[in-house]
Amino acid sequence: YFRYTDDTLRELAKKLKERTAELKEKAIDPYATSPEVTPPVSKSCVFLSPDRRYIAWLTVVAVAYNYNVWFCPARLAFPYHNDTANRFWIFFDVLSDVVNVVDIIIWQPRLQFVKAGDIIVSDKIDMASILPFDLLCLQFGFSSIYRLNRFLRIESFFEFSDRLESIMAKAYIWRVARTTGYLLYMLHLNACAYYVASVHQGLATTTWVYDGEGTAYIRCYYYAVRSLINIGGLPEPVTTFEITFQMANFFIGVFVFSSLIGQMRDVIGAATAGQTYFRASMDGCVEYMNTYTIPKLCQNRVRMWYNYTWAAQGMLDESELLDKMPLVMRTAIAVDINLATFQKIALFQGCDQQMLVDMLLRLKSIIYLPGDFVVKKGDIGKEMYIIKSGAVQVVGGPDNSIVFVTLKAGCVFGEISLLQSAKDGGNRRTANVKAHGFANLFVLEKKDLFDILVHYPESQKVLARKGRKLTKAKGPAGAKPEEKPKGMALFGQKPPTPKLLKAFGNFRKGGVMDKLKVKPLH
Ligand SMILES: Nc1nc2c(ncn2[C@@H]2O[C@@H]3COP(=O)(O)O[C@H]3[C@H]2O)c(=O)[nH]1
Repeated sequence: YFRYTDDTLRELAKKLKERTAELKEKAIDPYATSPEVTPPVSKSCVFLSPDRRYIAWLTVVAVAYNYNVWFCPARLAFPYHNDTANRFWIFFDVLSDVVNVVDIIIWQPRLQFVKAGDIIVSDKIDMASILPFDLLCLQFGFSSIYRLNRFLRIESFFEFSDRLESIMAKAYIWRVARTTGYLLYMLHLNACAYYVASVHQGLATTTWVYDGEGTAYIRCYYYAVRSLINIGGLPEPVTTFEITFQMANFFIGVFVFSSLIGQMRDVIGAATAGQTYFRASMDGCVEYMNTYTIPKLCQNRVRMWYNYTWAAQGMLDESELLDKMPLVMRTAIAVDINLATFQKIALFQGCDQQMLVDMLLRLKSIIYLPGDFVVKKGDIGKEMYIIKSGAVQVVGGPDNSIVFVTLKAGCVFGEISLLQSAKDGGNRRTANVKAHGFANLFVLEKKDLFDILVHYPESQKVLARKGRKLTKAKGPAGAKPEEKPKGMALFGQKPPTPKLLKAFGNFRKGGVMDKLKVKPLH
């Protein structure tokens, strides 16, 4: 640090000033002078949007790839080449080559153009995979050995697999199928190797080798299955070659095959992880309730909550999942699901759009069972609610049997006590609100609301004004005021009876809530 004297620093500062001025003059952003360098991206890292046409094409490429990887070894090992069959082999070979050439020459460069920004490094391996070594057949006879370079296009298969997974609603189905495919392929290669080994030893020369009876492929595949899965009951290998081969098979069976089977278990385990988690939490909770001998009625409600929540949203806590996502993704999801509903809420009309988005991000989803009290009159209001689905009822009367109003999806409640200041004692709930059937609600905490409002003074004013209005009117706080017939105020669909009016006064004209504050309704 001390190598720089004050003079040097002053000199540097001067130079920097001059340079900035110079760039300003030329209208160049001093931070954008370095040339933009895009790091090379490996093909497997590039994620393109799931264009279904491209995925359809990739399916064709994957079929062509599988044709090569399954049939080339089989044709090499088994005596499948003869004058009649060769015509078909040549036809399918050429067909698969055409697919590959079209993919490499036409599709891949087109993708570079379509997805500007996503660099697809032109792959030398792709080119090597379509080199026509097959022409050597003309000189050395027809054999699939000259097609082994087609195996190099394994990336195309993985790309197909990844993209398919990305568009599937139940990706684990494909994962299980793919892992099963790997298992079958291992067995396939093993069957080929066994046949080659048997031919090398001489068919039917020992008890271990394939005896040439029946369909060669099926017999060899059967051997591979018993050998790799270590089922046992195999004929004893006789010669050193046979013992070595058999031993290698056992090792492959134990290390490779069993890890693939383990992978399959993981895939299935991951697919049912949510269900397992749900069961474990519910069982844990039931055990806890039993330990503390919680009354059966309460236990049943807890169970009902678990079952309903699981059935309704397929998870117990959505926020657990969303928390792991970057903010931009969470915002996109929240906006997509709920912004339209929010924009319709009367209370928020006239508020900043960005404020609504900020609010969406703080919402927590919660489910109430039929008859559950969401808010109790007189409690301190710490959160407000937006109904996602289901309905709630504002109730009163001696046994809460009088329904003042039923609020449905898209309505807001619990905002009155939030929008009043505590100093006038106004932060108390002004009514009882009860879930009518199952109610899925969004909860917005007071603290979160106020944290957000700090950044939106205009919206704060709008809400404060509405809050004052609500407090004055003491009327219903639904999303759409027209939901309540005019003149009926709090008393819902039916006009209030004189008895009720006497009991509660006229809500709209004010006064009654003040009375209620001192003298509880029920
Ligand atoms: N006081 C009152 N509250 C209502 C009415 N309709 C719906 N509500 C809601 O019931 C909520 C009870 O808690 P809050 O006082 O916080 O906010 C209240 C309103 O959002 C009504 O007619 N009167």
